[in-house]
Amino acid sequence: MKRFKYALQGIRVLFDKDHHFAVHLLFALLVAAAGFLFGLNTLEWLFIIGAVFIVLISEVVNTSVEYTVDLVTDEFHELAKRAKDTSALAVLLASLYAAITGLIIFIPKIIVFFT
Ligand SMILES: Nc1ncnc2c1ncn2[C@@H]1O[C@H](COP(=O)(O)OP(=O)(O)OP(=O)(O)O)[C@@H](O)[C@H]1O
Repeated sequence: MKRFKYALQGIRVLFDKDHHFAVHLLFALLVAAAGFLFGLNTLEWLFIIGAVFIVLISEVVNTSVEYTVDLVTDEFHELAKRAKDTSALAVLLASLYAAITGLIIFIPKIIVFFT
């Protein structure tokens, strides 16, 4: 129960301090709406849900790394830069995976829809 409470506090931090998380959530809702519109099958839903969660989790971890680095130093430090840049790369890779997954699933459906 304690962990659950702390996790909920983490959600509040993400909404208050990290606008990227809200943007990712908004995109997830849009993709879910598109999923219902195009009638995705079970396997397609599993890939979409997986992609959404990978992006959200990477954003949470990235934010956590940023807070940790900022706790350690507020001065320019090469190691702080490496930590933040590699952590940002995790979000970029997750987003790339999500984009590729979305394109593979939705593009054929969009083509069928408009032809
Ligand atoms: N203490 C530091 N030392 C060296 N470089 C830093 C330091 N803090 C930030 N940077 C550099 O600035 C970039 C942006 O850092 P920042 O903390 O603003 O994160 P961000 O990617 O803008 O995330 P957000 O917008 O969520 O705050 C980092 O990726 C890193 O390259």
